[in-house]
Amino acid sequence: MTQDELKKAVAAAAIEMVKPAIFDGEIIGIGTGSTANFFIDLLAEFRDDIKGTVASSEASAQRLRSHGIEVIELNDAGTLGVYVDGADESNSHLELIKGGGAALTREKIVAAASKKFICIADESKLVDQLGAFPLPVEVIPMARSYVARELLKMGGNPVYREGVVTDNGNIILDVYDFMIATPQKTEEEINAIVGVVTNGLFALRPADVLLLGTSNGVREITP
Ligand SMILES: O=C(CO)[C@H](O)[C@H](O)COP(=O)(O)O
Repeated sequence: MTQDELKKAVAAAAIEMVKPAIFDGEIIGIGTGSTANFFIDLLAEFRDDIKGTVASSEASAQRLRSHGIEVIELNDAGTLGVYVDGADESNSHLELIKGGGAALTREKIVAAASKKFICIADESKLVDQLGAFPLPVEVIPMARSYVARELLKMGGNPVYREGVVTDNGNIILDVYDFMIATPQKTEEEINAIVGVVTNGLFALRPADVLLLGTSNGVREITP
């Protein structure tokens, strides 16, 4: 199977998992990226049944609306029933690296506001240790050089993601050469640097279930 076929298979499995929430009238949180896009496209079948969605990026909001699916503001939504999103890496505890699409801050907010976080990914994303994928850090623009120096002191190699401005008007530093042995501690330490909005580690609020697309079918992994 191709990587796209694996992504589509996990998106279909996630649809089955969120159906009860849809028919219970819960608001559904929607992630960002190519795997989330497959999920959005399949969700279109339920456009008349869904009470509302909250999107983690402008791109996902646009795609949802293009299918006629209602998008509402998180501030008007209360607690969400379920959040479905992809990841750049996951370990077996379902601690994640996210933010390859620069949407990490809104993704983290929507995940935090959701009762259940279903992560959907192809098998290439499951790793023993997080960090081969460069860790995205969203930074207030004027703090870019200061935050980069602090990340260097922590042992990483931060690289400015040229030409990218987040939906919140900030920039991204991608931290290379940074294998992460203690994800919760690292998440807290980076977030404590003044000027950092948030980093792409989802360890303090990991996923609740990982639907992993493999050539032998979709595996459901819980921590
Ligand atoms: O965190 C993300 C966007 O900020 C995505 O979930 C992550 O980059 C995975 O993307 P894809 O499904 O395209 O592999």
